[in-house]
Formats: sequence, C-alpha cells, structure tokens
Amino acid sequence: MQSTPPAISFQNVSKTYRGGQVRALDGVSFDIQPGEFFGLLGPNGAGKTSLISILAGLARASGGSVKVLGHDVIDDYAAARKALGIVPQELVFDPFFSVRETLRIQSGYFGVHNNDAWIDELLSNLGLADKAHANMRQLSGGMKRRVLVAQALVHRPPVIVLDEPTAGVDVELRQTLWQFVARLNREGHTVLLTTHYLEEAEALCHRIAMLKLGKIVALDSTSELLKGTASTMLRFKTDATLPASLAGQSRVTGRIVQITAHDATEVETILATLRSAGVPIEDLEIGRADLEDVFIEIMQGASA
Ligand SMILES: Nc1ncnc2c1ncn2[C@@H]1O[C@H](COP(=O)(O)OP(=O)(O)OP(=O)(O)O)[C@@H](O)[C@H]1O
Repeated sequence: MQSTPPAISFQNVSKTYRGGQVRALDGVSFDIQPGEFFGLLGPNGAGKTSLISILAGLARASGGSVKVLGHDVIDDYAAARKALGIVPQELVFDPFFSVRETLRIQSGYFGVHNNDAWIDELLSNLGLADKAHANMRQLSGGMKRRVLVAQALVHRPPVIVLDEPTAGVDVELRQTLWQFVARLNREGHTVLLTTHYLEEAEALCHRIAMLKLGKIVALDSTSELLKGTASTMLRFKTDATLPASLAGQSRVTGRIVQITAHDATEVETILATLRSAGVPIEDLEIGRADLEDVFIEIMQGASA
C-alpha cells in the first residue's frame, strides 16, 4: 500500500546568493503532514522568504528538493503549484478589474471555472461581500489584502501558505482571517504560516520550526516548545543596570526586565544575584514563559 506523501517536504534545501557569498539556507530538511497547522518562525534574514519562494517556484534552490503532496516543485511544477494557495506579503494587482473578476481570472489560471458559489463563500467569509463589484484600485490596503487571501484560496488548494499575512493589518481583519483559516484547517487543509507575531503562532500552530541563519534550530510541537527549557519567566521593573551574568538571558524594554528561568531554584538564584548586585526591583511577577520567551532563548542559545 502506498502511504500518503507529506503535504510539504523540504529535503536538504540550500540557497546561496551572490555566487555563494550569502548562504541564506543551509541544509533545511523537514516534512509537514497533511492537515497540520505549521508555523515557520525566525528573525529577519533567517531565510523564511527564501524557503517560501523556493516552495512557490519563484526561486530555485541551490541544492536539495522540495515537494508538495509528492510533486517536485521543479520537475512537476504545475501539479505542485496547483496544490498550493499562497498568500504573499506584497500587494500586486491589476487595478482595472473588479474583485469578482480578479478572482475569476485567478481561478482560470488553474483551470477552475464556474466556481461562483465558492467565490461568494470566500467573499462573505473575508468580509468582502459588498465589494464584489468594486474595482481593485478603489479598495483600501486592508481590503486589498483580503482579496489576496481570497485569490490564494480560489482554486481550493489543499495546502495553504500564509507569508506574514497579518503584517500591518487591523485587528478585525486578523480575527476574520484566523477564524476562516482555522476553519479551513479543521476541514482538512494544511496550513504553513510564517509570522513575526509569536502570539498568533502560539495560538494557531500545532508544530513550529525555528530558522536561524538558514538552519533549523528548533522543531517541535508548540506545547513541547513551551514546556521546554525556559518554563518560568520573571518580570520586574528597575532603573539599574543588570549584572553581566544575567544580561544574556534577559529581555529589557525600557524599565521592564524579563528573565527566563528553568525552575524555582534558578528563580531564587536570579533574585539573589540581583540583591547582591544591589539592583532594586519593583512590581515583581513570576509567570509561565510564552512562545516569545522560548523564541528568544532558542535564538540566543543557537550557535547556527
Ligand atoms: N536576492 C538576494 N540577493 C542577495 N542576498 C539575499 C537575496 N535575498 C535574500 N538574501 C539574503 O539571504 C538571507 C535570508 O533572507 P530571507 O529574505 O530569506 O530572510 P527572512 O527570514 O525572510 O527575513 P525577513 O523576516 O526579514 O523577511 C539574508 O541574509 C538576506 O540578506
């Protein structure tokens, strides 16, 4: 019996620019299974856009292979591309078409016709029902972004890729978008999300991969990552400079300091270190670490 292929499979993917001077991806391998809601996180320049561009067939890997539902993105481009619905970061449209025409044209690219019922469902779920006849150039930036999402989904792709879909969008669109994408995921669509909003990733993703300097430095279920090393977080305010021994595990925002700890003993050690360094602290809180804390610890610790 043939087993179902992964929704997305990255095998030893590398990407260099400028004749090998810049190594954007360095042997990236992981699979995303059908039905997963998967998060790809990493700081600026980690290689996320390079990986998504290779997946989308917009850029060529320097080495390795990428498959979508078993279809190689180069050798079997049309089938791989048809299986994907990609919501890009940038807004690029033909301004002269209406919203409905834009969606019909996009369907046509994939050989899908007479799908107005699905187009209506997309428009209504993305809060665009009253904009169906508006020309693209009349829409606000947020509304255009909704059309981008509809455009990516119009051929009902089994695998949905969202590349920082909520960068700069308002709360209402975020909620509309996440409700709809979560519904599609419950109905069986695979979702790959890249985002800098770690709260969103924590709330939505079953599994998360973290990229740093082109290498995977963490890959686990969201709950295991949260249970991981930095499970406790101290938060307090101070005007003083922290002792050097704590600086590496601290996040400082103005007067607010957050320090990760592994257990109660480490919390005591941190407090003793602050006391003996004469650092006065106010409004101390001790809580559970969130994904942002885990991310910072992994990025600081990873020697990729
Ligand atoms: N066309 C290019 N020419 C040269 N270097 C490039 C090119 N595209 C990307 N890079 C470099 O490759 C590395 C990875 O970039 P990439 O855009 O994939 O990262 P990213 O994780 O998407 O970052 P961000 O979060 O800022 O979007 C960076 O060092 C970047 O400067």
